[in-house]
Amino acid sequence: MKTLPRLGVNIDHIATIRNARGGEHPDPVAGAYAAIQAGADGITAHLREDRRHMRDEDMTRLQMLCESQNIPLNMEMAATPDMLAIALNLKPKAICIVPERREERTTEGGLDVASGHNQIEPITRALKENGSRVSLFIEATEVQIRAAASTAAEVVEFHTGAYAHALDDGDQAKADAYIEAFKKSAKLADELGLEVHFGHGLTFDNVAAIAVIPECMELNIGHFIIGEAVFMGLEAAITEMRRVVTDARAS
Ligand SMILES: CC(=O)[C@@H](O)[C@H](O)COP(=O)(O)O
Ligand SMILES: NCC(=O)COP(=O)(O)O
Repeated sequence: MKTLPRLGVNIDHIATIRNARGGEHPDPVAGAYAAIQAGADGITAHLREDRRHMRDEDMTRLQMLCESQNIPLNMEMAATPDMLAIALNLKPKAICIVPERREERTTEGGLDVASGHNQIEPITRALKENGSRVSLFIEATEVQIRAAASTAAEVVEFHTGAYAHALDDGDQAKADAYIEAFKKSAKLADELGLEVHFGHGLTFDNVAAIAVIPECMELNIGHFIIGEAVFMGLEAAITEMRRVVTDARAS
């Protein structure tokens, strides 16, 4: 049996629903607990600078929950001094540094580690020295992978959003080209000693082609699972995602 990629469940959009009305319901930390019970290998949460979904106190409660359940919390954050201070205090097992623009609807591209090396490298080092495993959310290009390898990050997560969009648009040739780039990039990252993760925009229909990439060690999936939970429940959505990934890897 080939090793299965870990499934990190991103619970941000439980908080999006809560925040639509203010108040406390639905509680993303209760969602994280349900996801863990349903078999999530990790919980991912993005503390955005504008706090549009997760709040600071959610992150504190999530860290307590994940520690008590012996499950890694993967905190997504921008490379800013404020976020660095929060992350150093929180000490999550994993941290993924992502690009952020306030006006964007979601994380639209990868982090430009090549241009931002002088800003990003010391942040990766400080977080690593503080005990967190650092990942960089990048596009699958050689220049970004080599730049990531020259930081203290131990992991890269390839942004799969454009691949997902290509399939949504019915452009199979473009989607296939992304898959080829992911395969080549995963191999290079692995050769350079970086663990390889994938995430953004993944669904039951598009995840298999990613899950079969041998270097893929973790998938981080949120928006689709939380959306699908409205119809089938969170446990069933996670179970089905795991089934699709397991079947793809076994094929
Ligand atoms: C970085 C990333 O891909 C995730 O954080 C995810 O997309 C959920 O957050 P947003 O939808 O706010 O980008
Ligand atoms: N890093 C990607 C992630 O955590 C989940 O992205 P999405 O499935 O919410 O698009």
